[in-house]
Amino acid sequence: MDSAEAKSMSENSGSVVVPCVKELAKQPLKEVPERYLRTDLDLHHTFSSPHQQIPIIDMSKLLCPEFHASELNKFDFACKEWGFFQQTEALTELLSKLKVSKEVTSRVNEMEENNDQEGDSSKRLEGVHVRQGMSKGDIVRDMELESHEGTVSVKTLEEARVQEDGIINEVGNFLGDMEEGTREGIASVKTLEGPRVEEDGTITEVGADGKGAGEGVLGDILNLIPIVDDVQKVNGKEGVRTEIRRVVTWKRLARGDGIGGVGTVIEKSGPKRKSSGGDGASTNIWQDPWVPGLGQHVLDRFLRQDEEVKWVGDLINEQSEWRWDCMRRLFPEDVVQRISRIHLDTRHGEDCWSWSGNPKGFVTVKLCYNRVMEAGWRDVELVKDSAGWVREGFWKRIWKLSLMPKYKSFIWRVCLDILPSCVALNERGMEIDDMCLWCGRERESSYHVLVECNKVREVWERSRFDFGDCRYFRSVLEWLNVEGEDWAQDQWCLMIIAMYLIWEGRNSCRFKNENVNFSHLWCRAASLWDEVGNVQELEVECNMRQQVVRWEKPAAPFCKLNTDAGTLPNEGGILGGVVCDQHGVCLAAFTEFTNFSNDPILLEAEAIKRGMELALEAGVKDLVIEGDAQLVFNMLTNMENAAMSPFYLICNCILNLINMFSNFRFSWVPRTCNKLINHGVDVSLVENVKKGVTEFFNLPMDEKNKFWQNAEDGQGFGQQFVYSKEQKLEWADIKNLNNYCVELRKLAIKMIELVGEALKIEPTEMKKLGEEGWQSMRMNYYPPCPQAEKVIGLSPHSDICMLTILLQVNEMEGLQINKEGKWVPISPLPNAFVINIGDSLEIVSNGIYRSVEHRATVNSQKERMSIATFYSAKQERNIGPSPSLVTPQTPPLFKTIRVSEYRRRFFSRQLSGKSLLDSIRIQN
Ligand SMILES: O=C(O)CCC(=O)C(=O)O
Ligand SMILES: [Fe+2]
Repeated sequence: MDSAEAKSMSENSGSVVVPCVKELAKQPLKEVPERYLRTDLDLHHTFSSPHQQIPIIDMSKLLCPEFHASELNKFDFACKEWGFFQQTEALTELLSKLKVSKEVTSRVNEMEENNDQEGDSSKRLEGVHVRQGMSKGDIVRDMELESHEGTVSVKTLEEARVQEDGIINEVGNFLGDMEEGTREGIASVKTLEGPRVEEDGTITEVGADGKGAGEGVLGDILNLIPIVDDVQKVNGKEGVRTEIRRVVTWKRLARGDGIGGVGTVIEKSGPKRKSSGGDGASTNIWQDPWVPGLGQHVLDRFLRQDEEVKWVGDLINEQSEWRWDCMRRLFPEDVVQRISRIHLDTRHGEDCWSWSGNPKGFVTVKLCYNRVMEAGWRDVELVKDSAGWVREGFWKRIWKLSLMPKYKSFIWRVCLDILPSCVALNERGMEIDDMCLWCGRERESSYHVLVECNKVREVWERSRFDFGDCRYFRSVLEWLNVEGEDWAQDQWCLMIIAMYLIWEGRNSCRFKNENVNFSHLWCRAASLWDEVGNVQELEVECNMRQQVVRWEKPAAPFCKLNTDAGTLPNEGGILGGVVCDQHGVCLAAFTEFTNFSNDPILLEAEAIKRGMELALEAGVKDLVIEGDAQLVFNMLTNMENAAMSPFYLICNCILNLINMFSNFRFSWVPRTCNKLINHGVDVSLVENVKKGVTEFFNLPMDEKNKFWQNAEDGQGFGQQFVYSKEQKLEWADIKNLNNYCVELRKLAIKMIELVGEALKIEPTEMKKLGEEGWQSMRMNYYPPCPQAEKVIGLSPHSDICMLTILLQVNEMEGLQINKEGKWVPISPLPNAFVINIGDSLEIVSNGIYRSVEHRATVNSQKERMSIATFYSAKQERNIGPSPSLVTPQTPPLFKTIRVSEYRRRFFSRQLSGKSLLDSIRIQN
């Protein structure tokens, strides 16, 4: 009998102690012991809900006056409808408080220390170091990370070239982007084709007509970011200049002539910087801009040019001091003074390049951008007089929206009224018929075609937003300025996407004679916006986990169906699907043309239906469908409320087909997943927390035994809720902790107060309830199980506390919540907590908020871990419906009960859904 089993024979705190599941899982099991098989539960039909349905609350919005009201609404809805939500925010700080082992603590500290070092300018690199073979994007990131005793040198010419081109490309790219809008937006700017490179290597601007560009605004902007053009100086070799490949592009133009402009972007730092202390051996006294504040002009300031003294190193003696005699011979006193301010270090390193545009010497695209913006845009009048007045912060707001740049630049053009609408083209001298194609009654200005036209109004009417009355405005800019003031971020984004689609529709109507489906347009916009959100979430998620998003084989016994559909330009579409087994072997596949519809949503549903039929034909019994067809997934989970339509009919067929499989799952994935492939960053804090938890559960049994549950309070390692030798067991180990986390307590108290605010409960009542509450924690460890589909990690239950703050530690799915009788898996989001409403809050809210019934499933291949922090009301008090919510119309739904008594009852029975709460419900 091993020690775990020996423990199982004794009883403590009412619960029979059971074997450690992790130890069990270590044995080569084909089948798990009978006691773990759960035929009593339906583990086979789950509905994965598209991300956008699962409520996500942003704590920072809740705390920000501007967004508080709208976020509180969402919060209220989530508590009522779901009894649960995920809460996002940059929770790194909180997570770090959840350190579960010394190892984790020291690692976290190590990381924090490193961060501090990066912030410390004295230790920060002065120069720019670029590795060979780096791509443009890398440069900006890596430059800030590499450091070599405070000095980083550019080693070779090749590297130097990568360096400058990299930087210039970044700046140039952004200028290239800017050009598009500018060309139309700023009348006074001539279109610049590119610079002319003269024989001697200097660059002259060239206008589109081949003549000089003159004083165009853009020309001025470009002149503000000159960059030293002479790579010769990097290592002092001659003749390098001719080796530089000259590409006549905007990027080159961005370089300007480089010397003596408003700010020299790259300077040879030589020995001039305090902590860099180069040896001066490769800095040319007469050619390099090495004297602070003088740049290139040191050349004009000598008293005598001494051919013998060429390198700055020649001005430094053996003791690393300036050779004052020599300096005074060459330079006037003020220059000598300037040079004397350069700190010399006895630890000589090589000279390096740094950027004078930034006090710390490094270059980022953002800094270059700001430099350009600062100086260049100040005097530019972007908005034509006629376009109207612009609220402060208006443009910033647009550029800060979390939307793809194409949407932002589109709305920018719309606001400047530079979209080539018929009215605009007429104004520019093109004589065309400018009647609106859709209504035929008004002239087609961009405002008319995007906002005001009767046809387009249908789109706006379908939105769930109040857009105000658009009739009284003259331009989109005016409309956005007046009405947009009250819109939340998602309204802005959705609306811009919708306008973008309208404009696309207008173009295909005008140029390809295609009809626009106005009634679907809003739906398409909403689904694009959801995708933006999903992709962002996923991006963060992948960053956090160094995860590569790719197709995964289904876990046994499932086969996986992936389908897709596309519309054809004129009519009909193409459907396709593949069914693969657990080894990734393709069992069946199809592609077919169909004339059945041209509607992408119908086609997607049809593809799923066809795929399911095919899977049945191929003899598949257990099927998981993976796809991005959000609307289909929504419909399938919400058929009761849906109206009869062709779409409804296909979904109904799909539901019938589901019954023909033994096991069936939907798994929804965002469409743009593949964008994120190979996206990885450093090991994150969550990884460390995970490590700590894993380490604990990986301890040898003898060690874990030291933490075995103690009889008084059930603290420690083991299982709970087991009261008889016959009772079915869960496939999990747990460890209860007395750990206490101040931050989580604060979070819980804040949330309880918010519940009070949303329900309009007397504020002091909730404050008291929160502040006298207490906290406990549980770590759950679910080992992989060879028969994962037949066991349960944690049986269905609701938590008895007020709130549970749950961290899904690793990337494994497993948590499922019961939503109207259907089990919905909750994918872990990085840096997010899952918040469950517990029974106590259901009682206090008199049933307005619902505690969420949830369970945890396990996986056949991988372990899963979670940490739950329960926040409960004080043991010694009674809990019952809040007096503020009990009225003659809304009598109390629950009996009042002592918290300790409710808890005692919870821990002296098996977990079984919400039956404990039901037992104190008042039957009417
Ligand atoms: O592991 C999970 O995701 C759920 C844990 C849980 O519900 C609990 O510990 O009460
Ligand atoms: Fe729970």
